[in-house]
Amino acid sequence: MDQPFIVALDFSSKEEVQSFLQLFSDTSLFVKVGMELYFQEGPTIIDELKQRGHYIFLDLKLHDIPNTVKRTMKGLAKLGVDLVNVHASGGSAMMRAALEGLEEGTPNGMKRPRCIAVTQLTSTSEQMLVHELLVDRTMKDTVLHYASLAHDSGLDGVVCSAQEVPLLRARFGPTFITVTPGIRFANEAKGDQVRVVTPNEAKQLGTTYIVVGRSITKAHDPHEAYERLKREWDGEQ
Ligand SMILES: O=C(O)c1cc(=O)[nH]c(=O)n1[C@@H]1O[C@H](COP(=O)(O)O)[C@@H](O)[C@H]1O
Repeated sequence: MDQPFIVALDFSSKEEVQSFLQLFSDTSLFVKVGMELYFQEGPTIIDELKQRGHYIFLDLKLHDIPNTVKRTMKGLAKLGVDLVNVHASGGSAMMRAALEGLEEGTPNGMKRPRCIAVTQLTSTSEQMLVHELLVDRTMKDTVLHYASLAHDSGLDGVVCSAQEVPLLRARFGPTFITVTPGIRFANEAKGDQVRVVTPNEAKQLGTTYIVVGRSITKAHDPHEAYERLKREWDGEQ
C-alpha cells in the first residue's frame, strides 16, 4: 500500500484479469476488486492476486444491519486483503460492527484490513442529493458529516471525491485515509462520473490514494496509460 495508485479491476472473469495483469508482469500493483469481479469469481480471485504479490482493496461497499455487516466482515478478514469498505450511510453502529468483525476475523499474526467508508459516490451530483436523496445540504457538508461519523466510529478513512479532500484534511489531519475515484485525464469523457478531477489535481488536493479504472483498463495501451498516470501525478506531462 506504499503507492498512491489503485487500479480498479472492473472485469467479469479471471481470464480478463490475467490478460490485463500480464501487461504489468514486472510490477506489484495496488488493485481493487469490486462487485463485478468478486461476485463472478469469489474468494479464489483474491488468492490468485495475492500470490502475484498485489495489494488488494476489496470494494464490496457493505451496507446492511450491524449484525450482518459484522459477520460478513469477520469472514472477509480471513481473506488477507489490505483494504475493505462500507457505506457510511449505514450509520455509526454499522461501522463499529464492521470493525469488530474485522478484528475478530483477522487471523493471529496478520494485520487487520483497513476499513474505509463511502461518503457520497463520485457519480452523485449536488442536484441528485437534493432531488433524489432529499438531502437538503451541500455536497461538502454531507461528505464532511459522513466522514465525521466514520472517523468517530474508528474507521481508517473514507471514499470521496478529491474535491472534498482539503476539507477532510483540515478536520482529520494527514493520517486519515482518503481514497478518491472519479479520476480522469484532461479532456477525457466523464462517463457516469460527476465529481471528477485529473491525477495531478488529486495530488495537489492532498489525497492519499486515487482509484483509476477505465482510463487504464479500456486504454488502447493500458501499460502506457498507467505510466502516463504516474507522470501526471508527479506533475510531468
Ligand atoms: O468505492 C469505490 O471504489 C468507488 C466509490 C465511488 O464513489 N465512486 C467510484 O467510482 N468507485 C469505484 O471506482 C472505480 C472508478 O472507475 P472508473 O470511473 O472507470 O475510473 C469503479 O470501480 C467504482 O466502483
